[in-house]
Amino acid sequence: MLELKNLCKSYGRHIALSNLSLTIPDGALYGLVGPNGAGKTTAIKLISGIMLPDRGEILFDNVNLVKEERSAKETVGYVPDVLGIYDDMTVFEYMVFFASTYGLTGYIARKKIEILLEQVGMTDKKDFYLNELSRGMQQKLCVARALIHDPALIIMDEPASGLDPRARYELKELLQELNSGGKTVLLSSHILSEVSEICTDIGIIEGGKIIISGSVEEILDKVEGANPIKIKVLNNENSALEILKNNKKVRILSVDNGYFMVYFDGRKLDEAKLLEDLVRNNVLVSEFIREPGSLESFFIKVTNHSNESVIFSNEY
Ligand SMILES: Nc1ncnc2c1ncn2[C@@H]1O[C@H](COP(=O)(O)OP(=O)(O)OP(=O)(O)O)[C@@H](O)[C@H]1O
Repeated sequence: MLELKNLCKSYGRHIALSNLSLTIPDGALYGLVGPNGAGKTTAIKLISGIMLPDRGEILFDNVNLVKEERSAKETVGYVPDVLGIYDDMTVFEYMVFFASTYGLTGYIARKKIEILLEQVGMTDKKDFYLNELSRGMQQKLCVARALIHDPALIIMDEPASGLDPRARYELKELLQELNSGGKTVLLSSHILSEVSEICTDIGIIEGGKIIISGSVEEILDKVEGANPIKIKVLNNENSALEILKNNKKVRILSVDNGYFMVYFDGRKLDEAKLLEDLVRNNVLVSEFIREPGSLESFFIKVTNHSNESVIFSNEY
């Protein structure tokens, strides 16, 4: 289990992380999602040991990675977003070089490298020079490089950025395969839909703090719940309004171009009951649509609208 406890990091007077706490269960494929400047890269650099926190702890299976540098190096496999300046090396030579930094040499290193290149689907590229690789191939090689010492935790910053749909699909397959092989994976992204496709768990970060963390289902449920239900009725508008007003799950209600816009705190079953209530009272409902969730709408909910009570349109 990876535990971040009250992590703080400032750049000069700018606070990038402020008491960030987070628990990532063993075997999770965890996506850290947030807008530009939220603190994702900073958190990832701290966990991978590239930078030290000003305060706070990073524990992996109760070992303090901030204090125990050697354990940190063994535990974490950091996948950089670029290969570095090694253009005159072949893929195989590049892997041999990184194997040697972990004390792996000779036959054992060569065997390990062959297995890893096979795992990331790059056996046929082993004699390619690095500058001959596509972005997707470079990304896979970075993953292979990070796996050289068989770490329990793999960390990647924005791994899908700049990849075409096919390369993204291959990356997803690779990460899910690593994850089902027992590795805990942490990746960052600013695109919620991208992360929700790949990950088992999500944490949303903003302003250097975790706003919410949980399984993909839990988070998407909450994100979706932040969007209004659009309801169009063909008759009995006044009855519809009374029913909506009296429903305890309705948080905000307004009318927009003939649609009732209903901000609703209930879950799917509550939505179904609301629809049933309208129909039972002879209201003809022609549309009843919950917009798909977006990270933006969720931010609005948690930052601006949490105390808002029901607002009724002037038209009624
Ligand atoms: N070296 C630095 N010096 C000063 N401020 C920095 C530095 N690196 C990051 N910051 C600031 O710290 C905050 C967090 O940055 P960070 O790069 O961790 O965010 P991020 O979520 O990864 O953003 P992005 O998605 O844009 O990469 C931002 O406000 C950023 O401007």
